[in-house]
Amino acid sequence: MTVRLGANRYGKAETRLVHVVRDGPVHHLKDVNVSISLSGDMEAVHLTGDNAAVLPTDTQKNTVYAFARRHGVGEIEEFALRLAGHFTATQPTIQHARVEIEEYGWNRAGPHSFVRAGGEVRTCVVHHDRDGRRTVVSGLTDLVVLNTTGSEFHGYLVDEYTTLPPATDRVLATAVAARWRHAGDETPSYATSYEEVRGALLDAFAGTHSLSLQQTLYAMGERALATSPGICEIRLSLPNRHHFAVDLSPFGLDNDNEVFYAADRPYGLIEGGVLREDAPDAGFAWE
Ligand SMILES: O=c1[nH]c(=O)c2[nH]c(=O)[nH]c2[nH]1
Repeated sequence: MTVRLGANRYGKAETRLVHVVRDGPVHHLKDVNVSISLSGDMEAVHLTGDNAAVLPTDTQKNTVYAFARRHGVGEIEEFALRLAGHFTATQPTIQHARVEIEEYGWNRAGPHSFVRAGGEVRTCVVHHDRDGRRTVVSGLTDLVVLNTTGSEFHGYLVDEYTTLPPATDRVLATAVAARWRHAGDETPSYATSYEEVRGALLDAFAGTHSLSLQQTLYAMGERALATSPGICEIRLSLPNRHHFAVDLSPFGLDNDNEVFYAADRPYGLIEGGVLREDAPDAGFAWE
């Protein structure tokens, strides 16, 4: 049987790049997902394992980060063209580059605070038993927020397995999942309390100088209870979406908290509740 190599391409898929442009105290954010596919003289690598024509996918990922540092991101079409042109211009074995970029929108919530555009889900769980007892828990999930500064984490326990460096200025990002329990027998305006709680959560996230996500969680819960008198308890689940500064020194570039690798897992998961001292018994509300 005679066979031959068919169409092929290879590259680094879904390089997640978050680029912060610091314009004095006002910061600008670009959040993109870059997928590169290169093709060209790839007979040898497939047929004999000779890698001489192969630009490693790891290099392709590094190029994305280095280009962000060197040229900025700008319009995603321009960034993609710059990357694709680079690979075909500099590597004779690469005849074709396909670069696909997704951009995730962020709306401004403060000079250095952003709310991910869209994606947020409003939720509720109600119980109503035969005796007429009712509980209402409202909530939201996937409210993705990020602070480009105003977050520290240090002073934690250290043992023989601790490698985390103390941070005095880090990116703090999370996808807020919150549920809150309505108190009292009167039917509130759920629309109003939703807007109140959502606004309070965002204000507290943006406005708290954070020494830990735990501290931010408490501040968010406290603000929600202070802002929306009809609720008596709030439970928050905050995944810590870690952003690690990329080491660009191999490319002769510095990185003063500008180019980050947005890790998706593993992530810290910070969960907790805040409730009024006089909150009535929850009964089956959380079941
Ligand atoms: O805000 C944080 N809380 C933690 O408990 C923790 N643990 C960790 O590694 N990083 C962080 N950040």
